[in-house]
Amino acid sequence: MVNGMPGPMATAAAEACLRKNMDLCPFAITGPDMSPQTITVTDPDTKRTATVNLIPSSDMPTITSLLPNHQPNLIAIDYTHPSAVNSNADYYAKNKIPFVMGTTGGDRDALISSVTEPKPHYCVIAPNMGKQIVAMQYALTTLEEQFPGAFQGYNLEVVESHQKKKADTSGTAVAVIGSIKGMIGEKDSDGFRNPEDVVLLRDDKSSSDFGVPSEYLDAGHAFHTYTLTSGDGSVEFELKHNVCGRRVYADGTADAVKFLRKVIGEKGEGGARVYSMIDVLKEGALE
Ligand SMILES: NC(=O)C1=CN([C@@H]2O[C@H](COP(=O)(O)OP(=O)(O)OC[C@H]3O[C@@H](n4cnc5c(N)ncnc54)[C@H](OP(=O)(O)O)[C@@H]3O)[C@@H](O)[C@H]2O)C=CC1
Ligand SMILES: O=C(O)C1=N[C@H](C(=O)O)C[C@H](O)C1
Repeated sequence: MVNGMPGPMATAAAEACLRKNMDLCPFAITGPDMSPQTITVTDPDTKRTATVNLIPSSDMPTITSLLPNHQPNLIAIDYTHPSAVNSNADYYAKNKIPFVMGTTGGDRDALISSVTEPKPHYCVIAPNMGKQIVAMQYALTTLEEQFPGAFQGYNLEVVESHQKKKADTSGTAVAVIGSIKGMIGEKDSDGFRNPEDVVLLRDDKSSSDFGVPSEYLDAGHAFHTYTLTSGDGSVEFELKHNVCGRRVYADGTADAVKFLRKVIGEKGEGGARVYSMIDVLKEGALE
């Protein structure tokens, strides 16, 4: 059940599910102000298609009434809006729907609480589903664990550019900054853990100057640069990950669904917990 269509990321994830031979649930949740509508999703590679009835989030009783015909095999994918993260996660947990949460923002602590208490729920939650970016995040968490404080005294600057419609600060940047702060040895301080410390580029001129190709200004891009400079300015490190389009996340999302299905089949209720994309990567489940 791919929630958030006809939004671009949910649509890309639905196409990836078709590409990877999964069946789409014939109904899904759309934005609260949308009219109910039927859409056709077509994977451009395989040409597989599926028809999905979109039901606005203001009419959850209708969604709930349709669930019994599709459970227990139903898995939800969520690419909606930061304002919907917590209510949607609560809904999935309450209705026993395992889910992949790609939507960023919302109250992330409350999100984790809602899927761990009163009992653990099957889900994959990650601000970035792109295989190579997940691998980079794993490398950074390893550096942070192995060499905490290796960059002590360094200053961090972060600039990210996304399409103008993006509602929040990059969730990926917030996660990566967490690891870098560990390497600086400031993990527990408030400094630079807040999204407001990130420079956001959300206008065409700034994004173009930052290197975003013109065709991806609105069509979806995620450019990030993290610069670490020693206190005396004599040493500088730069970490950069620039993505055009959404396919890399969509493929990772479909792989995460397959991962959940496999773990549920193997472990049953005993395996229920919050998985990260690093768990999915370590299992070799990212194609
Ligand atoms: N984890 C990852 O790898 C990635 C995560 N993302 C994240 O995915 C999210 C979606 O991105 P994107 O598609 O670009 O965003 P958009 O805002 O363009 O699209 C979101 C869609 O969700 C709909 N929506 C809003 N509220 C609800 C709700 N309560 N239930 C169901 N649908 C709802 C919107 O409808 P309406 O317009 O009517 O409000 C819209 O169609 C963002 O948080 C983004 O950061 C993006 C890329 C990769
Ligand atoms: O909204 C986007 O586009 C993206 N959102 C995710 C985030 O906030 O980290 C991942 C990527 O940056 C694209």
